[in-house]
Formats: sequence, C-alpha cells, structure tokens
Amino acid sequence: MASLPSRALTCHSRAVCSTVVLPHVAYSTLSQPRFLYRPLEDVERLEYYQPGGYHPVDIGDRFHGRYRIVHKLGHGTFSTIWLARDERLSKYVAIKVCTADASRREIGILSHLNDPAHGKAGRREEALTPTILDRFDVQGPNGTHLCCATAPARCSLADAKEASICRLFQLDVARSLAAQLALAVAHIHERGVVHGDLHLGNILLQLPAGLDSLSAEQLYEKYGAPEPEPVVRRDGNPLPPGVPSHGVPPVWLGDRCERIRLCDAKLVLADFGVAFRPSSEQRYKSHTPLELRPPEARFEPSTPLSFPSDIWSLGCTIWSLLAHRSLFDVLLATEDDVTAQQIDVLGPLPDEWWDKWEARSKYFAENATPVEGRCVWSWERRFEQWIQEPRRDKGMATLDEKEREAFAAMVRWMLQFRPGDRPSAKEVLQTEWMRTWALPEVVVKEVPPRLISETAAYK
Ligand SMILES: Nc1ncnc2c1ncn2[C@@H]1O[C@H](COP(=O)(O)OP(=O)(O)OP(=O)(O)O)[C@@H](O)[C@H]1O
Repeated sequence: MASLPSRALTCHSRAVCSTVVLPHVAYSTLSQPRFLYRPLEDVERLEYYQPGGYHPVDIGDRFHGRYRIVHKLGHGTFSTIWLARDERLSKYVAIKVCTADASRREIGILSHLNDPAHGKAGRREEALTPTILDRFDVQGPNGTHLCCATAPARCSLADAKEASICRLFQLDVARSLAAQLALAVAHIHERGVVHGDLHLGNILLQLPAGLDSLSAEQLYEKYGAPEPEPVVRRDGNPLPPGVPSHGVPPVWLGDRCERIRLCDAKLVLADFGVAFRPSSEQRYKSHTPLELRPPEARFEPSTPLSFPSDIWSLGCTIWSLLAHRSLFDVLLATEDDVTAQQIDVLGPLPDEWWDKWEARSKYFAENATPVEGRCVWSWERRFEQWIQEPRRDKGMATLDEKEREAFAAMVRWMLQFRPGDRPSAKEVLQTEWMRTWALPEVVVKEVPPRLISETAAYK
C-alpha cells in the first residue's frame, strides 16, 4: 500500500485547524464544546457533521443513480471529496459533497469558466481548470448538499511536498508547473475571474491515464483499501443523527515531489470557492494564506482586491515550486513579521503604507535600516539557501547565472508592492524566464493551442 503523508501538522485545508471559524457557513460552532469527538488523523472535523454542515458518506454509497463511492480523496472547509466509480461510463470521478450551507459560488464560477459563450477555450486550456462533469443535490440529515463530479486528481502539490523530506521538485518539473500555473491564471483572468486563494494546496496533479481500467478491488490492491475508523464521542453518549459512524482517511494516489517526472507533471488549478469576478463583485478581504497574501489586503483595506492580488500569490507560489520553503516564512510569524520580511526581500514599502505601519519601529529605525541585532534575510540569501544549496545537496540541477537573473526579474516584478506596478498574467507569460526556461518544459501539445500562438508571438 502506498504510504499516506500525514497532514496533521499542516493547514492547507483550513478545516483541519481547530481554531478556524467557517466564514460563510450560517451556523455557529461557538455554542458547543470545541471537541465533541475524538479527533481522527487526516479526517475532517467531526463537529462539522451537524445541520448545515457535512453530509455523512459511507464507502459503497451510491449517488445520483450512478456513482458508487469507493474511497475518500480529501476534505476542505466546505466539502468532503470522494473517489467514485461512474457505473454508467465505467470510469472514476471525484465527487465533491459540499456542506449544506456552503455557497454555490464555486460551481457558478466553474460554469462561467467553461461556458463557450465567453470565448472558445481549447480542450487543453480547459484541462488547466476543473471541468464539471455532473452536478446534483443530495438530501441528508444535515440538509441539502450540492455535489459535483470532476476528474479525480493524484494529490495537491502541497501534499507532494509534504510527503517528501527534501521538499524539492526536479528543476524541469518546477519550471513546467510554473508555466502551466501562469497559463491557468492567464486563462481565468482573461475570463474575468480572480482565483483569490492561489497556493500549492489548491493546485492538483492530474492522474496519468490508466486508473479507469482498474476495478475497485484492483485499485484497493494498488493503493490500499479504505480503513474507516470509528467515530467516538468524548462523553461516551451515542452519536447524534447526521454524524457518520466512521471517519475515512483519504487514499494516497500521489508521490513525493522529487519523484514526479516531467511527463507526469500536469496540473489543474482547483478550489474556486472564494473566486470572484471584480466586474460584478467587490472583495476586500483576502482568503490567501498569510505567506502568499498580497500586502494591499493589509495596507489598503478599503480598496477592492483585483487581478494583481492573484499575481502576488502567483509570484510566491512560483518561488515555492523551485524552493524547498516559502519565500516569506510564517512559522510563528505575525502579520508584522511578514511585512518586515517583505521589506527585507523587496525593499521599502510605499511611503503611505510605511507611515501607516504602526509596528515598524519594532523592526526598522526611522531611517528604514533594520534595528540592531535583527537578522535580515535578503532575496539573494534566501535564493542561495532555499533554492540553490538544497538542490546542490540533493544532486539536483540548479539555476545558472542567466536563469537566476531572469527568474529574479520576473518574480520581483510580480511582487511589486503597488498592485498597479505588477505585470498582468499575460505579461508574466512574456517574461524572459517564462519564454526561455519555463514554457519550453511544457510539452508543446499540452499547452492550450491559442495560448501557444500568443506566447510564440512574443518570441
Ligand atoms: N478532483 C480531486 N481529486 C483528488 N483530490 C481532490 C480533488 N478535489 C479536491 N481534492 C482534495 O480535497 C482537498 C480539499 O478540496 P477543496 O480545496 O476543493 O475543498 P474546499 O472545501 O473548497 O476547501 P477549502 O475551501 O477549505 O480550501 C484538496 O486539497 C485535495 O486534497
């Protein structure tokens, strides 16, 4: 059986964090004890099985007259995701079973992205974002749950890193993933959509062909059968209705990041749960994790977020594809610590932000030099110690001088403090690093045909 990486110490899926409050769920978790049940590792918070919350699903359940649940794929704050056999088409699908009170925003955004009325998208272009294969509602003890079927994926890029000790993708793979991600972002921006939560946990690796030919038994043999664990109340009372008798840890279809080969490195940009269209909705709060959160969300809270906020997160995500750790370190860090790191790496804040930043004297003297004794990690130091050195240590390829300069120029442009100074996603695709090093790693036939002709025109 393939080994499953423990996600217990990470928080890509916000539901695993005990301190999280569900932002757009209509019920409150405050009126009840924090932990009603014994927590199960790699299983969603069981307290969210309550009216308005998750729907209890069992292995073997049949949905919509055709989807037989064979395993669990994962969970998020607003859904559990299951591997199901589509008995009509004899293939596997991922069924996302949303919480009863989850907004239906994601399905609306995905339908908009896939709608031919908004411009003809190539087959490959569509492959960079999820295609809704089916949608239906399920009634259960906790309410009515929107379910949608999409292609199952192997794992998220965050999971592929967490499963690894060195936490590095091969250089050609990292370049290819960076290019595909920029293509995906260019595609959604062109359709007027801001993703709003770009990070490695929301980028999935596509499954190589071949899974569909396996029966459920063969799949269990190869990847391991489900191992449901009993749900137990801490006070010893029986389980209330709407709570499953067992929790199911997810199957591991993925691989350690360093073992992923270029030919298998095909991504899909997922989780459009907080995506929005700036033309029809104003959004002020960023849902992106702190290490990739655009600084305007902090310093210009009354200006609506827009496409450049994705570009900031895209720049940070591309860094994380090449490095073994994120550009801005958030371990035990506050928002102020992160702002200080951003200045250490990128240079001074815009004057009006600097004046607004109350905690600045903790990190900088009035002449903007770091306070005495504070350890400053510049871009160069982070690049050397978090990208080049670990790659050298593992016998992996490193970036030569020219690539290094082109990479820095691109990422630093994406990380301009003022949103208006950042490139558009299309301009990112035209940068020297993308054209010379990243796009050529994407197998030509896999690139959206229209975007190929556009990027070819830039050469
Ligand atoms: N199509 C899929 N194939 C395989 N695994 C998937 C698929 N979709 C989602 N997952 C897994 O489930 C996890 C949660 O999915 P997703 O982020 O879409 O849920 P969510 O409820 O919208 O989460 P949140 O809003 O908390 O990020 C993913 O990180 C991934 O591990």
